[in-house]
Amino acid sequence: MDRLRIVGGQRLQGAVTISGAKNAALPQIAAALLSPYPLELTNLPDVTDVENMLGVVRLHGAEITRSAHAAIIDTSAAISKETSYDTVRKMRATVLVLAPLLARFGHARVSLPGGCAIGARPVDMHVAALAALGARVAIENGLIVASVPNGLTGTRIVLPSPSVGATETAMMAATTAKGETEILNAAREPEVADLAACLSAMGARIEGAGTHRILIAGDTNWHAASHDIIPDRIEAGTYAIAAAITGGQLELTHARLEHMASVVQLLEATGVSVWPGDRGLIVSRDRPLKAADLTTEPYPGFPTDLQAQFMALMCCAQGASLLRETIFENRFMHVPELMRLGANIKLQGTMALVRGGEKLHGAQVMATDLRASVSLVLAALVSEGETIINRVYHLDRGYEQLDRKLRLCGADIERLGA
Ligand SMILES: CC(=O)N[C@H]1[C@@H](OP(=O)(O)OP(=O)(O)OC[C@H]2O[C@@H](n3ccc(=O)[nH]c3=O)[C@H](O)[C@@H]2O)O[C@H](CO)[C@@H](O)[C@@H]1O
Ligand SMILES: C=C(OP(=O)(O)O)C(=O)O
Repeated sequence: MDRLRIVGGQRLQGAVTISGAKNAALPQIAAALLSPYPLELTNLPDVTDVENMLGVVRLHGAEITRSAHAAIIDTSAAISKETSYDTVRKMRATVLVLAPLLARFGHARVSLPGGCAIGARPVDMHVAALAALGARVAIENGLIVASVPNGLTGTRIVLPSPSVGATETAMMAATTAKGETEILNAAREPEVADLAACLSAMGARIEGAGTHRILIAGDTNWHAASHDIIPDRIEAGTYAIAAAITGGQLELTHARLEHMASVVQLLEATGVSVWPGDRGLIVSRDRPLKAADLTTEPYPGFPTDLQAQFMALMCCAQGASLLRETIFENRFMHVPELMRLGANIKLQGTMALVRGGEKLHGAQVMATDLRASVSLVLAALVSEGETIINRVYHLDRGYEQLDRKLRLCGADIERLGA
């Protein structure tokens, strides 16, 4: 199993190309199953989650023509078959094939994703949304079994909370329903709006994506389509923090300020400068870091997917900061690992109190999930001496060529074989 070796102390300088958004790509690959016509996706990030999701649609009969950062997905010969636990276990987002399979074929069987590292992550809102559209949905022997012999019917769906995945499930299913569907309390994440843009390119008629109220016309006339995936705001935020933590300056090519307002606002509160450049965003720090508090929230609030990275940053700030995680109940697994590097953090329930300013020093640490792992990379960049990060496959799920991108900006980082 690959490991990363990082020797801290280099200020990062240069440009980083931000890849396409993993969390936008995954539902769009699933959405290809809705229509019998080919869907071309461009700006597709080269990460293992994307490969796994392409594998899932291939399992359902899709033909995929792959080129660098693009894929044409032809599902004209697709079938609905069971999506096994073995497939879902690798990546929870595979549950996103449930709605397209049900909508296109009238039946679907997808293994229940298990509780994972960052929380229990139930799928009750996905199930309720499909039931509201007229599907019979049951949980049988660890499978979500859904059927709707006479097709889905448009309706009003009120989500109990703005779940990203449940909004995407409801939106995809509603495109094939008879009549209009209204989703209230919808998630407003840019990835939801990008799925709507992709579905619209495929022929769907959707209004309001990116707001709390989405209207989907139903009865879509599908056609062949091409869609360019938005840049990854979480990858961009991660490199912004890399510039900040090392006291360097990075140009984040393709990063979009309009997707990152809460992140930029918080970084500025810590003394980091962020400004738009010709090709994206420029992030720089030449002053001591100030402590700042953070609460994770649904978009446009501060994303949970950047909480671990921000915690690494606060380990290097002057003063104490309070970080509150409100989205996932178990998203502090990076804390004991950051403490192995010398961080001073106290955990109480959903709060972490970080007392910054302790000198960090290299150690052996364990990656536990995608964002926890990258927070260890960030801390290692400023730790004295050598840090070895084990279980790097977590990083490969969502960061394209992380070690290479960092090395090109001056980091002392190498990938070690097993
Ligand atoms: C592939 C993808 O896009 N993943 C992102 C997506 O995950 P995902 O779509 O799984 O996240 P959700 O927005 O659905 O989850 C938010 C909260 O709702 C809960 N919940 C969700 C569905 C449900 O049926 N019942 C329920 O209780 C979850 O356990 C969690 O506590 O949004 C999260 C929140 O921004 C991000 O951290 C993930 O990176
Ligand atoms: C939690 C994440 O992904 P997923 O929802 O696919 O587990 C993430 O991208 O940080």
